[in-house]
Amino acid sequence: MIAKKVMYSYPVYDMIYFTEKNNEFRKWSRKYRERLNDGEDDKTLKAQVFIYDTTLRDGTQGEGVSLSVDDKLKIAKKLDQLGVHYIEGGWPGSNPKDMEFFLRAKELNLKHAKITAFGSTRRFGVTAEADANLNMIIESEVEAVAIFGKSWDFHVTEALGTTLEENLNMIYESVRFLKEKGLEVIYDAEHFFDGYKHNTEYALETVRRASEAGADWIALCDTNGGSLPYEISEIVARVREAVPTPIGIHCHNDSELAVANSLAAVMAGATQVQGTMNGFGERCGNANLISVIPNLQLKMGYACVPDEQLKQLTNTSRYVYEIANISPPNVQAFVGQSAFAHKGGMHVSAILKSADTYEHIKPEAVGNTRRVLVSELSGQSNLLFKAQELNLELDKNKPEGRAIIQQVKELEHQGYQYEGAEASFELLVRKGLGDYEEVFTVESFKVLMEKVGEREVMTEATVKINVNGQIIHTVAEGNGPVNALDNALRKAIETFFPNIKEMYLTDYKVRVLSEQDATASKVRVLVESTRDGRDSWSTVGVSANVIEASWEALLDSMRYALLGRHDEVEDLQPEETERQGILNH
Ligand SMILES: CC(=O)SCCNC(=O)CCNC(=O)[C@H](O)C(C)(C)COP(=O)(O)OP(=O)(O)OC[C@H]1O[C@@H](n2cnc3c(N)ncnc32)[C@H](O)[C@@H]1OP(=O)(O)O
Ligand SMILES: CC(=O)C(=O)O
Repeated sequence: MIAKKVMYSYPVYDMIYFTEKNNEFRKWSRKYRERLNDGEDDKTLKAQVFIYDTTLRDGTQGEGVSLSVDDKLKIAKKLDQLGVHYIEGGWPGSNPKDMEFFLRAKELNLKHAKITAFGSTRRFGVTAEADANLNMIIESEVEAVAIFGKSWDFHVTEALGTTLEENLNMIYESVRFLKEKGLEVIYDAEHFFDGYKHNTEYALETVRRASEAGADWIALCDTNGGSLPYEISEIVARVREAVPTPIGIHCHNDSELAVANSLAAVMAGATQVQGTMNGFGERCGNANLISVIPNLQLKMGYACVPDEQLKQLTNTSRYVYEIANISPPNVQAFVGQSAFAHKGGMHVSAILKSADTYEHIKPEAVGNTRRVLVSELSGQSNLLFKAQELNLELDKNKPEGRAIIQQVKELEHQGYQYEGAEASFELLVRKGLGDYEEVFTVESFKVLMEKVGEREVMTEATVKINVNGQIIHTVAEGNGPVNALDNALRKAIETFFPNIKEMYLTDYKVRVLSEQDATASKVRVLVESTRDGRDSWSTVGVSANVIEASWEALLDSMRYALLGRHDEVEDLQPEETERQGILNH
């Protein structure tokens, strides 16, 4: 059992350093680095940690993650642009899709990363030369390979069903075979930390054999994800003493510690970190490189990817979610929408003075942006920040600002929520500051629904609006009441603003606000609209009547789309109203 003590200061061994001066790696000792850093020579020198991405292999072992060959190729290209050093593309011996990936990946012309194939040591009882999996790795024509072997005696006897000696031979002969074929070999020591805790000498012997066979890296795997940072630090340091080969770390997140464990391993001398984009991976996932990289680079002073490319981190994370068809969690560290979103009035007041008061790094360093949310927890500072964003003039000492914040608090008390409805908030601020002119006002609306026998329900909406003194009265059908209202409102507005046709709804959410009132409950409707599929805006409506709440959100959406276009309204010609079938009273 490992002693429970925290060890913070490990020596940094001879390792590779990166210097921006010549944009190159150099192998230097710690002593030399210190001399350089103290002295006049090269201030850009940083210890290099090599980033090994296994999104396309271990990432796809995560539940719900499935990537086509084209998806994998796109992600590989993106990872190369981010600046990772290795991209593990899959397991050629597993399925034809992975083999196709390797053959097509050669056409990607990657600038920076090496594509690596994955596999296991040879099966027991066959030679490495005759092993089908090892031969398929050769057929995949990669220049680097990761093979995993067993470090835990229990796994050797239980899972493999062979002897401890035969497992050592399997490791040695498999690594040797691949080295003789001219490949860079990363030996993944599966279950290394568990193996070390149960039979230290055997676990160390497995990695010694890999090292003797010529492995270029030994990646220690916390396969079951159960280790703690102090255990990782101590064991990595012991392995560094046992073998001369550079060490990598491969952590799983079953204890929510994969990132912390990877950092602990680097502190103890590991110079390669394996992980995945967004932490995808088997069970609870792998070490999330999206968090590992900025922690190492921005806080611990290591070089992982060039600083300029670190700004691609947010974009890369979202790209991978998009390709995998998974919604990004807002709260994801560093890259999530909420990672630099400030809500509490006290926080916003402080960040306006200095962003460092409530931010651990500069959002731009990882390509993210600062946001300020408006809600009942806001103070004047939130409003001031939003006004600046909207290019609106607001004096903190004038009463309008206080009145707007008061109104937000009262409306939120009634059930509105402005945090997710920024367009409704903007309209409210503009109205409060006298910077808003109505393009249209609503005279009335009506919805009729009729179900006759087995026929489909018929829904029809009638809308009467006033545009610059002209009453427009339209009727439209829809597949439901909200759709019919939307169609009737557009029909009326289109008369004056034909390009409003390009606007469409992308999301519609209803939330019951007081469940105990059952069907008499108030509801909040959030509507998201867009014009070009890229820029979108959200609006809110609240009422005990779901149709009225939806109507309110629809109106705000339309008003937002028409902001600043009041002056374009022209008087309608009678033939125009007739042509469009509009009743003009
Ligand atoms: C820790 C990790 O994440 S390792 C990666 C795990 N990923 C995957 O398994 C995904 C890809 N896997 C596959 O496509 C398949 O499992 C294959 C093609 C590799 C193998 O399929 P099969 O030949 O049908 O074997 P199956 O999957 O049932 O069992 C695995 C076999 O590999 C053996 N094995 C496991 N680890 C090793 C190892 N390090 N070295 C050699 N053999 C190993 C097992 O003993 C078992 O052999 P057995 O059937 O004689 O008991
Ligand atoms: C090799 C690997 O994926 C693991 O041990 O978790």
